Amino acid sequence: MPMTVPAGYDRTRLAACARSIADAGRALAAQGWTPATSSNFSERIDAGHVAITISGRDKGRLGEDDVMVVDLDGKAVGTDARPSAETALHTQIYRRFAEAGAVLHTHSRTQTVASRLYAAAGVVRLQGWELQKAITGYTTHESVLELPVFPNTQHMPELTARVDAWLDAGRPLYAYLIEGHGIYTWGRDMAETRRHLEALEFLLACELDLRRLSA
Ligand SMILES: CSCCC(=O)C(=O)COP(=O)(O)O
Ligand SMILES: [Zn+2]
Repeated sequence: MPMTVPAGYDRTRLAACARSIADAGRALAAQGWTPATSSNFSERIDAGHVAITISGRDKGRLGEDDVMVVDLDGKAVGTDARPSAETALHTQIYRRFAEAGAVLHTHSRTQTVASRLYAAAGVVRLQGWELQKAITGYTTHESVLELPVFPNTQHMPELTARVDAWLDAGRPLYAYLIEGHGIYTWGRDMAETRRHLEALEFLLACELDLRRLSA
């Protein structure tokens, strides 16, 4: 079924967003990163609106009718459907990063285990890995890529306040983990965001292997 197109919106543009979200969902689910309806995805439509997954849908089998429009306050536009329970985290990223064009959130085992292991430290410090260069802005393996780990909560304003505090302290942010939960990352478009997610998954797996092997 096609998605609800709010009045004044370009159906072709919305359909393209829904397709790239569904394609990402299929690929990420095939990797086992979106178990049991977890995860959520979005893509910017224009300066004030994003296409985002409807809450509770199977993210590996998304169609056009599993995606809806919200404004940057997370308010549904032109539909009664309920956007992702974590919409506030997406809209915060679009508000804080003008260049962000897509956001992906997944729950892989690697991301989830790493988020528990590094929760006490509050950060994963990635350094010395060539694949750090897959993150836009990183040109060498030598610089430190900090991935904060925020405590999990069902109360989105608490989480967004922690993200705001990190950014307001002037610390670079490319992605973050939520303890016992998963990862959020973004990029200028869906292709870049998928590359960031894949690189971060690989880097976290390397860190876990290193800890396991040097224990
Ligand atoms: C079943 S996973 C719990 C909720 C969650 O963390 C998630 O990523 C999916 O929530 P949504 O409302 O976007 O389906
Ligand atoms: Zn989640």
